[in-house]
Amino acid sequence: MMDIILASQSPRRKELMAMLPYPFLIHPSEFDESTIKEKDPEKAVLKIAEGKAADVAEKFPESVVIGSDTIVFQQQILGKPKTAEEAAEMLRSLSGQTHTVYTGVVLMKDGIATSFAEKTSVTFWPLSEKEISDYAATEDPYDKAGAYGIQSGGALFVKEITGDYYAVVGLPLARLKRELDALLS
Ligand SMILES: Cc1cn([C@H]2C[C@H](O)[C@@H](COP(=O)(O)OP(=O)(O)OP(=O)(O)O)O2)c(=O)[nH]c1=O
Repeated sequence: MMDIILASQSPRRKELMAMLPYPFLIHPSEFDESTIKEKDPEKAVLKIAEGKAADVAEKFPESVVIGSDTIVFQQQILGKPKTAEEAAEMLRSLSGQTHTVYTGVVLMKDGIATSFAEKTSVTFWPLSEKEISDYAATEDPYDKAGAYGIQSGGALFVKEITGDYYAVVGLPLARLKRELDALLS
């Protein structure tokens, strides 16, 4: 069988990927996300996922390469916060509201890209200023789009979710399995 390569440095994507019935290797991409200026969230995650996958596929043309990207959209694209102020500002904008998490996945095989994006709606309870500043003072928000981890501290903010939980964490697992099944059959 062809090697499957996950083009990601994310420990969470590695953990999720391990739930699929396929052995895989990891080669993080060196793609620079800031080169993508796209404002439409769905197009943005797909372009970035493709950039990540294509970068690694160039080095491993005989493999199936998986690139992925997750962003949070609440009136505007929320990426990863750099400071406690930025994290708190993002969390304030999500408080008591429903936002959309977009995860794009691109599978590259023999130079051909198979792409899909999953949209998940997440509703937060209203957050107190203390909840926000306490959470912004932890390490949790800083490597995560939208400044929260639904699988960690952010679990305490979520009132409702519609869509694939695993897409919010970083990989739409059930859909990815189906796409891989089709590509490898
Ligand atoms: C909203 C949300 C995001 N995230 C994470 C998923 C992604 O890892 C991260 C968004 O950044 P990404 O740029 O999608 O990914 P990454 O830089 O972590 O890894 P790589 O590009 O090498 O694959 O935010 C959570 O872990 N939990 C959440 O609830």
